[in-house]
Amino acid sequence: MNNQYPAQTLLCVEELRESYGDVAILEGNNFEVNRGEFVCIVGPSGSGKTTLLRNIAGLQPPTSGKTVFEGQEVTEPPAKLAVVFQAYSRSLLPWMSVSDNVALPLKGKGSKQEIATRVDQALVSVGLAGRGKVYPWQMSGGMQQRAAIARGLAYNPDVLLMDGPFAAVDAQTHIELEDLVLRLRDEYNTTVLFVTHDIDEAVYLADRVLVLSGAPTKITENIRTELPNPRNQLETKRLDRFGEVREQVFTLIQNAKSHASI
Ligand SMILES: Nc1ncnc2c1ncn2[C@@H]1O[C@H](COP(=O)(O)OP(=O)(O)OP(=O)(O)O)[C@@H](O)[C@H]1O
Repeated sequence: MNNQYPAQTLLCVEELRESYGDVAILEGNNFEVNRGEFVCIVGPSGSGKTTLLRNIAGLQPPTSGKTVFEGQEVTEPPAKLAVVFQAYSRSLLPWMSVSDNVALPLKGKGSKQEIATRVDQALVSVGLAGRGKVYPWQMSGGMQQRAAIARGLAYNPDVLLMDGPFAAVDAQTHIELEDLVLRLRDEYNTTVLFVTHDIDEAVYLADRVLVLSGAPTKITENIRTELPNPRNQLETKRLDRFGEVREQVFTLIQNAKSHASI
């Protein structure tokens, strides 16, 4: 463990840069995520959100800079870090039942009985009790995303990275999944780093919103939402503070877009 980081710092991104060939996508990104925080990174489509998350998760080495997770530099996906991707239909294995998909990361981490119990608990938590025997392709998109979240949570990660996970589902399911993630964050006591292009979603979910802008992309703003918990789709969104933060983030992104197009 590297002691230069405060105890509450779970994840620290330092001068992270990424390029594809000659094209710089991310430049000089620096931020921390503290234990127990829900941090949303919001930025326009194509701004490099997935790239940033892949760098942080150790799925893709950055051109320069680093991520330090629990005091260790990330060079491969850390055991206590889980990722939920937007494309649930590609992340769940279609030839395996939902239970077997959820059990995948638990392989070798307990007896058959212990693993079965944890899988069942995770399925109950996401509202899929009794659905373990079906196959992903027999489920709706929202249910598949619940299964992907169960798989991420089943081994009790210290941090859950989520890549625009609700962008591909209908509006009603989208709302249900937002509230599900907030509840699971408390139930599993997990830190969440969530990237999205949806400003309302970011403000509704987050303790802190980081705004990505520019090309190459950089985090330009760090806004504490200061909204009361628990959140409620109607009451929270009616608060003046919700409107203020929403407007602030919206304006920052619009300004960044207009500068980019000059
Ligand atoms: N493997 C790759 N090789 C070359 N360019 C890539 C690669 N992956 C992504 N890009 C480019 O990098 C930029 C950022 O992509 P990325 O998927 O990280 O953005 P994003 O903000 O997650 O987008 P979206 O919101 O649409 O999912 C895009 O211009 C994309 O075309």
